[in-house]
Amino acid sequence: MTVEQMYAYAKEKYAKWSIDVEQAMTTLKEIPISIHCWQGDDIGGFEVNKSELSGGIDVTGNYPGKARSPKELRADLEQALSLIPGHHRVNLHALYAETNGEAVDRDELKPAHFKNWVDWAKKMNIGLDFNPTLFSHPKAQNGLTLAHPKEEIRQFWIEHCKKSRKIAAYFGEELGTPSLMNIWIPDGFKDIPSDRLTPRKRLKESLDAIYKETLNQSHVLDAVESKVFGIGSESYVVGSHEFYMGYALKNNKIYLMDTGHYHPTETVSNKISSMLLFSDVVALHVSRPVRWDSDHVVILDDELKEIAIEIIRNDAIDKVKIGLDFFDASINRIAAWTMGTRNMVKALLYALLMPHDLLKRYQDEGNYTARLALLEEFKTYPFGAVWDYYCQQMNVPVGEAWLEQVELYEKNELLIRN
Ligand SMILES: C[C@H](O)[C@H](O)[C@@H](O)C(=O)CO
Ligand SMILES: [Mn+2]
Repeated sequence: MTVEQMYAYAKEKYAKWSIDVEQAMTTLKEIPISIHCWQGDDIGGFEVNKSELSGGIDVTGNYPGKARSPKELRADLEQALSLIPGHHRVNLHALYAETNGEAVDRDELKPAHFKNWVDWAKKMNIGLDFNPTLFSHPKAQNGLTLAHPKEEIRQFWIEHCKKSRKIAAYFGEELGTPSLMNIWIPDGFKDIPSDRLTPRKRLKESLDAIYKETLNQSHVLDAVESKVFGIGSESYVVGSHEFYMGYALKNNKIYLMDTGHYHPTETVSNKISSMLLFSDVVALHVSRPVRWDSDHVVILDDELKEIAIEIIRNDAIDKVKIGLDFFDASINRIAAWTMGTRNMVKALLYALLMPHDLLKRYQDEGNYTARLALLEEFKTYPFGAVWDYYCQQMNVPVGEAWLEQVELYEKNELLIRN
């Protein structure tokens, strides 16, 4: 059967439940995913005085072909974007600045250092998001930055974050779409702290200083990302869930939830609805923790589908900023981007093809039998046929055909890098 025939069959099956498949695809086209640039070079960046990766995160694997320059990284991103249906965004970190061979420290970064990225984004017609980089730097070596006991160190990082807001505002202004400026810091302790309060007070004061200047929200959106533990901060993380949720809600900032940053039986899908009752916008780093915050490539698992369902059934497409955060150097990096992002889009399509009103009604009526029965039956509805048709319509490879293109790019481009 052809893609069109399979699609026609699927359309009929969904129509039985009054699900408009065409409308689902139209909606899907408008949902941007913020694709993290750092999968392409193992969070290395291109600073002149480059430091080793630090901050309690780790990239394992040594697959050949990692991007060695901004030019290569952009070419790799273009290759991945050509295999992913829809219109997406790219998320940068401060360590991807381009300084023309000059050593520019993080507290001195300027919008001009990201001009090439902006020119490229204009060419690609995509938005850019941004992150200050508070790791992989001599001033972050003991795992403390914005909560550091030394005023001088805190000031350095405060300045870096202020500069980062300006860079994000430049992205927003130039590209006509607000840039999400997300602060994540590694601060914490390996062992049991003797004072939990003071570092948190310091972090709160640092954030107040960073956000003192009001910037245009149509250019920059401020977000803060919590964490439960990292390598070397197993016992205590200053920017914990309660800390940042409290800070964001009180100060009108966006709370960013990374799916790898909670206790193993906690799920972000179960947090979105609560956050949406108290906040206009929430942000996500969709990742895949395996036993720890391992940042595996996102797969189409139950939690991914549940996150997508929460976004769709709560009418929250414009309220949830979806970003990705994984880094795997044991497989082809372009394949990692392609799979992870296609899976996020797939999960959203899956969620768009469900009878949410009916399922909500069953719940209110106490008909839990029908609720469970339908939730289960829809798992084997022919959503794959709609996905294939969507890919075809969006001029990207159908099914596993994208893999051949990645293999070709690997042969012609990646394997000649060393
Ligand atoms: C590189 C990212 O900023 C980083 O992964 C952060 O978002 C995080 O999730 C740290 O665990
Ligand atoms: Mn993250």
